Amino acid sequence: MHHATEISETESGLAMELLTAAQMRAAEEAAMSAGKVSGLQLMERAGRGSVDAALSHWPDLAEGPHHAVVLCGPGNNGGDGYVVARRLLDAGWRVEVFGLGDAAKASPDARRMRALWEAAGPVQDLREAGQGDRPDLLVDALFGTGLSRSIPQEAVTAWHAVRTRAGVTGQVRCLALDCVSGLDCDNGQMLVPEGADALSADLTVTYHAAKRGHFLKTPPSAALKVVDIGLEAHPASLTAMPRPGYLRLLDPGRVEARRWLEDILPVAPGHHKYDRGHTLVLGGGPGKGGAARMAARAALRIGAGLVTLGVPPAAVQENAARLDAIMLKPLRGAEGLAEMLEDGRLSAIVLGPGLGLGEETRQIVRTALGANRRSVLDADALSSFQDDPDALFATLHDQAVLTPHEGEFARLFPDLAHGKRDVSKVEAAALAAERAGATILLKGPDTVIASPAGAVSLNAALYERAAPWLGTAGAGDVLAGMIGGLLASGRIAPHLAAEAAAWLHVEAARSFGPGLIAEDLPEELPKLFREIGL
Ligand SMILES: NC(=O)C1=CN([C@@H]2O[C@H](COP(=O)(O)OP(=O)(O)OC[C@H]3O[C@@H](n4cnc5c(N)ncnc54)[C@H](O)[C@@H]3O)[C@@H](O)[C@H]2O)[C@@H](O)CC1
Ligand SMILES: [K+]
Repeated sequence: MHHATEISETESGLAMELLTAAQMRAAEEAAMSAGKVSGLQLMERAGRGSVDAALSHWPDLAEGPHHAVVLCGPGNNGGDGYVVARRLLDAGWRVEVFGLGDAAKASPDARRMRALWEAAGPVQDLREAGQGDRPDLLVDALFGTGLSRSIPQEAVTAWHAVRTRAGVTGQVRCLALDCVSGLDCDNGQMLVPEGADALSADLTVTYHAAKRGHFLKTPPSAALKVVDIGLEAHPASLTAMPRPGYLRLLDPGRVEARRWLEDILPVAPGHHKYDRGHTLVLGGGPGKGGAARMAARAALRIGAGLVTLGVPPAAVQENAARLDAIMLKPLRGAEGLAEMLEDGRLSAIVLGPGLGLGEETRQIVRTALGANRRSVLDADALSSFQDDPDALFATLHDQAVLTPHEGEFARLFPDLAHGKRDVSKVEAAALAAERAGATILLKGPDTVIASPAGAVSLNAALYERAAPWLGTAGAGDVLAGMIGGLLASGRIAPHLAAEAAAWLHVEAARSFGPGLIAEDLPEELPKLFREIGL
């Protein structure tokens, strides 16, 4: 499947804010009540923009008139559908329109658009949608941001019936207006009747700004385009903390990425290696050092001035044979760590990869946090506290970054874990960061980064940034090391370090391509930095 996102011109190259349905409504209402635009105009722009976006996405459909089926729902999303139907008819297409719900109950705008369509063609009963020959384009204008519960079975049945219509032509391209019907635009869940197959799309065209649900979980659409409908945009700066209550998508173009990373990466002209900081990575016993070595390598590659790997004495020999630029120190448990941290130049610590589960790890974590160092807690450093998360929260502070995957997150925050209804991944991470008093980076293709002060960002390896090969053993250890490397300089807030590392992690994977193993990630960074122009 081809995956692509395209952001409208005004927003290209900038970080975007991902809106909730309520924020989108507020943006519309603000423009309308200021008298800048009417609902009808917005709907016309949405429909027109959808047709333009679809024809530029599928140039073969722009070459001449084709055949479309448009399924229109009872709300304003259906209103957009009637505009699309009219515009395609004007372009010479054969257009069939099927309607759902009571037309009399629709909003005045949607009724008006329906009437304009009806001047040219009929609105047929949705139950008849399976009849007729196969169209080139199926337009899903059933439900948009107003969805409040599972979509009706008749909508699901009609959509599948059109897709499976018989005909000579091959593929039916599916275009979703604003979102695939059934998508909860706030949390990415698909709301369909039990047992029903969810709808999907080859392309979604959304209006003004992407919505949170477009980037959470596995998107039901292969591609996403955002079209401008003339509402006031608030481009989000990447170098500042995101506005509270908003979700920032980390999706800078190359130019913006350079400006952003110039402020964040420790390698800057005139900086001594000690200015770049010294990261300490703690490793496990004999035979358990691979994860920590990868983290250490990543910390060094991303720009820490010095990196030391601290391992139990029994593991020194094995690690010595595997390290060059990374320094090695024997370290006896929490006491040994406390002694080592008397050296104030050790500015950041990475704890967890391969460290082992249990009391010794808990003591090490407490010692590191007690010494007030910038710390990254991953893997075993998190899971060691599963029986008593509060003991961890009591020692955490705002210079710490926790990097749980969904499983580790569920152990520390069982009430916020995945699957609890109505708590989106964004809300879960934000609430967890507040509770822990530390930055939380909740991993996945939709990685959410939340600071205890309420800033939340999303790094999505979705659509054209999809990199499924990043799901490989050790990739998480590398990410922890990258964050630890960025934290060492002490120049940036932990939240910003976590964001930059998460973004670079995905970019490194995309740059390397399929076949990637975790060791490749740090080694890809120099090439990536060069490409970005750093
Ligand atoms: N408000 C505006 O000015 C604009 C709205 N736009 C479109 O309007 C959409 C939002 O419109 P609406 O708020 O009318 O909502 P929708 O069109 O998404 O549909 C919601 C309608 O269906 C009902 N409904 C909700 N869930 C249902 C269910 N499971 N089964 C049956 N009925 C259900 C609601 O009561 C409401 O009437 C956006 O997604 C976008 O497509 C665009 O035209 C841009 C301008
Ligand atoms: K839709």
